[in-house]
Amino acid sequence: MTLRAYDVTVTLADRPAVSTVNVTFERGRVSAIIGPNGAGKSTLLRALLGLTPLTRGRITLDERPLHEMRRAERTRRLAYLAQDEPLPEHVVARDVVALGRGAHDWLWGLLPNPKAREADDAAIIQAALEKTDALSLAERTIGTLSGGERQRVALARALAGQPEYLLLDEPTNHLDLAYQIDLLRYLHDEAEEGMGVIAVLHDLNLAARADHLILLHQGHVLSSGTPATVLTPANLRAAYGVRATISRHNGRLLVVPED
Ligand SMILES: Nc1ncnc2c1ncn2[C@@H]1O[C@H](COP(=O)(O)OP(=O)(O)OP(=O)(O)O)[C@@H](O)[C@H]1O
Repeated sequence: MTLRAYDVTVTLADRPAVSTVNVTFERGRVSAIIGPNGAGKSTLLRALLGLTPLTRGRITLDERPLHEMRRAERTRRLAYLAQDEPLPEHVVARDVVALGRGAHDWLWGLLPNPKAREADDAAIIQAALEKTDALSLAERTIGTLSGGERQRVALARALAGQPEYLLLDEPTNHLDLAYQIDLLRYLHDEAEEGMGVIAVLHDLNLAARADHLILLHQGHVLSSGTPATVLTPANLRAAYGVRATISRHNGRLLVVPED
């Protein structure tokens, strides 16, 4: 049960955005991809989804090359929450979340799936809205929601698809402090139920709550492993050019940049 990048290089505009990356993402674990601006985080995430052609290497899902899978299978198994995910403005939140069931309700994106049941869908949609604390928003149109509220609806839509992996690009954008913490807690709950979670995160103190970190620098993996292995002063200096002290507070790692 793994999503794996073998020796992956992605070249954009003649420059390697991601270079010879080897990394394994297990299900049942929250992984965070961190690194400075332009390090290749979003590019790696999109490559893992099969959205960006590889210059070299391959991506496999349970040892099957991603490029051999139909698009419908990929999108059912791997959900993507992009930065500022576009949502239809005039549609109510519940119907937007229902769109997340699309891959289950249609076969190859073309034919109605005879196994799909409306009652099951309704319960799954309801659960996704509850988990993301978006139930009170369910009957409101997207155009009336704040940035953080939209983000929660977008997350509920991704969850409604019951993917094996959830890949999120800076999901805490727009979220207030309480929801950022809630999001991480919630992603851990999903991982405990067997989902693989991969999130691009900028906030290192939030990333410290992940199970597994991948620190990218100039397209390369500078360090990977547990937060305690990756979040070291030497690694942060090398990646961000910043001196930082790492301490523990209530058992959690705390990264404080020095002036
Ligand atoms: N469409 C594109 N065409 C050309 N170069 C690109 C393109 N998209 C990204 N790049 C370049 O690839 C590199 C990696 O970009 P990427 O968006 O993956 O970085 P990132 O780590 O996600 O950055 P950020 O933290 O700023 O979002 C950067 O140098 C960027 O300028």
